Amino acid sequence: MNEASTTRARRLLERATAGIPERRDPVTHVADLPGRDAEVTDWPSWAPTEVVAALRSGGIDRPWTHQATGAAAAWEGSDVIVATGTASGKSLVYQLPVLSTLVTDTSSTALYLAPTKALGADQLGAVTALDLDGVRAASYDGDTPREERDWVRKHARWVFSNPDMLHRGILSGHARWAAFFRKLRYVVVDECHSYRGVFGSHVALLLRRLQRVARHYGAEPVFVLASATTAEPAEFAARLTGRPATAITEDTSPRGPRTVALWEPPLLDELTGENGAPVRRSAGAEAARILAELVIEGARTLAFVRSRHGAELTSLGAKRILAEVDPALEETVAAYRAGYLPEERRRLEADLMARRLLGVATTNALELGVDISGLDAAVLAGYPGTLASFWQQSGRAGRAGDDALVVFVARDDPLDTYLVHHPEALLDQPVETAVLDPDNPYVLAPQLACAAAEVPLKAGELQTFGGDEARAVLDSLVADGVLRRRPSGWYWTSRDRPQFDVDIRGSGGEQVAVVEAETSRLLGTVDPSSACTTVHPGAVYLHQGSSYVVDELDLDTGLALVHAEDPEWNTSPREVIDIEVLATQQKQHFGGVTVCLGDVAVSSRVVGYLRRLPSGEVLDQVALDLPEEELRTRAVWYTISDELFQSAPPTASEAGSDADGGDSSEASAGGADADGAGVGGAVVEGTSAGAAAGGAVHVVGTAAGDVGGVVGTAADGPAGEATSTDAGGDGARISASSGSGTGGDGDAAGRREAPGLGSARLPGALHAAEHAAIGLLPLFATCDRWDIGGVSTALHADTGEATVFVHDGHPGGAGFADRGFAALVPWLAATREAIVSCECPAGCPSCVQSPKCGNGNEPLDKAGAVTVLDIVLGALGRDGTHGHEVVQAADGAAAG
Ligand SMILES: Nc1ncnc2c1ncn2[C@@H]1O[C@H](COP(=O)(O)OP(=O)(O)OP(=O)(O)O)[C@@H](O)[C@H]1O
Repeated sequence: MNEASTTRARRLLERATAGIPERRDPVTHVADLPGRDAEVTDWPSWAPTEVVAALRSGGIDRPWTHQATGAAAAWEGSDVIVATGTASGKSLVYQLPVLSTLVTDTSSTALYLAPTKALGADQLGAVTALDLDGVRAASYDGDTPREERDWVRKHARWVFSNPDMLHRGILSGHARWAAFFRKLRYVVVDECHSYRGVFGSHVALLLRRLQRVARHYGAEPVFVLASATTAEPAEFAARLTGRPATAITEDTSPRGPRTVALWEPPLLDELTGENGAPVRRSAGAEAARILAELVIEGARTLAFVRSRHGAELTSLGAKRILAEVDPALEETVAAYRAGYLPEERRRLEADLMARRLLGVATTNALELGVDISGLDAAVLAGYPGTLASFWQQSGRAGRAGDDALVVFVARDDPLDTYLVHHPEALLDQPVETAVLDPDNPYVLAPQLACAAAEVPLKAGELQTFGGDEARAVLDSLVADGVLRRRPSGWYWTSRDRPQFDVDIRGSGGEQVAVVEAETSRLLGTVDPSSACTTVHPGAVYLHQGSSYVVDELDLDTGLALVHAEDPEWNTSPREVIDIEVLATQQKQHFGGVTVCLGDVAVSSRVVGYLRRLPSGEVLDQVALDLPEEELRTRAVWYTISDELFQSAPPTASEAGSDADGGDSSEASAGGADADGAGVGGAVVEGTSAGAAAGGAVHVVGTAAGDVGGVVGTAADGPAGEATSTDAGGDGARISASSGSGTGGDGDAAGRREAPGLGSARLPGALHAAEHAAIGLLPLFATCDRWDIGGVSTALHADTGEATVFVHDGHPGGAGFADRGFAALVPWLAATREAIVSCECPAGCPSCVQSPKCGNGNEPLDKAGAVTVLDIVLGALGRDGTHGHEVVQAADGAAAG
């Protein structure tokens, strides 16, 4: 390690913490990561001289060893995935074989795919700048003018596009691309780690469709995939393309040493949040301050902020601080985000590289692909969601021979809290592999329809599409009249192209348009699955700072009509929710704890909304009559038996007081108050897809745009009639009573008497454990907390026990619940740790409060959550008491 330069990064850190009293020191950990020298090699003999000359004049004197190895494998015809760090020269790994081929075989073609248009444009720019004769690189995306598209189809040899355009614009009309496909030699899939979840599943099947169409024209292109560092890259590539690939993981590019500091903003004395919870300084405000301090030191710094608005605010915050120190410095800070014009972004990039700018606050727009590196510092305001992104963003700082500082600032969120207190989870873990599930029937069905419409499907091809699963899906497509089965294969029956109706980004069908009735102006669109919660009649809808009220929602035509109005209240919908276990595929017994993985149906119906003043006071409740919506998806759940609650070891309550900081009476009182006497709780969390869920029958309140969970009475059977109950200070709450089955939950809940966790506290304890578990799952499955939802209930009709569900937010699931099941012990252990690491007395956003809980985060029992998790982890950890069943239950069979 370079002592002198490490001192420089440490000096920058000292500057950032200057003036903060020691007792409020926000730095929880500092690590020094060593640097590395480059390993270079000669240009391969197969590379044509003009290609080498062009690359040399572009600044690459000789390839780094891993670049040469990857390029050679692709040149020799192997699929390759290069999964190395930020700015490790991944582009050369595909540029070298592709350009060499295009130059030597003048009829050959290549396709480049990027997850975003901006990245595609950047990479096209880099290739065009090489100015090689005859390469004819051109983009074909949504921005390509109609009149140019014809030229691209006929003449371009290297087409730069994206999965959306490949799906709708290229494969759907492949006959017009026949000449291009016939000679297709390479397909480049850049930043392929971003293909995860439902989008990733679609892209995986799309790439199989691409291979079929190429094969139809006699071509077998080689795939070159570029990824941020990821665990198991070869396996991931195989899942994404369906073919084996050589993985290049050894990074031989040079890298300077880095100092990484983990930073937890202090709790504010003067402010309290929801339910009086303590509030921390926001990560964005903290990042603005750190950015300003580093700019004063002359350090070129990028601050990554999660939202576009946040990037603007952080830049403004830093400017404001700098204006007081030295007005000249104010001009050296700017914001950067997608949505700026390309020229504007190019100018900002150039200004940063030329030191005209010193500090830039950015969204992840500067994470992918953009050629910015060698900065002095990177500030990450909030965990970017995956370790791959964490390293990608922090990799923008540091260059060979010089050291750099990386500061990770935790947001008010359980995952961030966990990470700043567990540096090993951030700094010593292999990067996670992206989760995707190409066998998801909800993805397979539309993809197979598209494939059959492109070229009739033959039985021999089914293996690439998942074998038996594909056959079952095809059978149902035939039964529905979508496809026709003939001896030679499966045929698309209609004249229309299915591609236009298949949304590969997984937003769930046609968007609902939000239109201002008077002017017919389109204000925006809303996911169909969240339309009932966000644009129901009477909802206050915010659009770019202006307020509108919804007059009418027509789900059939996909239209919400609004008028401009800025009432003094906001609205929060109330939903009746039901979650039903459809099939249990995996079930493990650990004493009184049972852990399951399976299929669930989450049904929800918005039954009304509350009008609330900013103070929280509820004006009234308005009833609504909207249709029920159902989400069939995957869930992982655990149940705890009554006996276990009764016989739980004393460690549970000890741990409770540990978390509670000796203030357990407050937490306990909060739980009891919130729950009301004798009411067993079922609490639900929503997902971005609008799929909130509840155990049996519940009520969910959501703020506009958010979906969340509320307490209700768990009951069996279908949703009964909604009735209003007084929730004591929390405004109206609706509960629905059972139509049939095990009867009301109050009695059942009343039976539960855990040590230190009476029946009144149980719902709040389960609810808090569920919130924190949702917050921590992204550490184990590459998802966002908005991709998943949850339900907790003191008694679930299907399991007959206290149950916590965490479910995927997309139809058919995206693999997240499966990941949670596979990593249950570390996941729940991390969840417990996140709760106890937070010093707040009774729950705050850093531990058990959820940003999307529509019930105002009540009831929540922080200490109780630790008790619940101790009971579960204790049972899971005890040897010899567990049994494992793989249950292939038929649909409709309930678990438990
Ligand atoms: N062998 C080399 N020698 C010197 N510079 C190189 C070499 N290979 C690539 N570079 C330079 O390194 C920078 C990063 O390269 P590139 O953008 O290909 O990296 P990357 O791994 O794709 O980055 P990202 O992580 O942003 O996707 C570019 O400026 C490029 O010109």
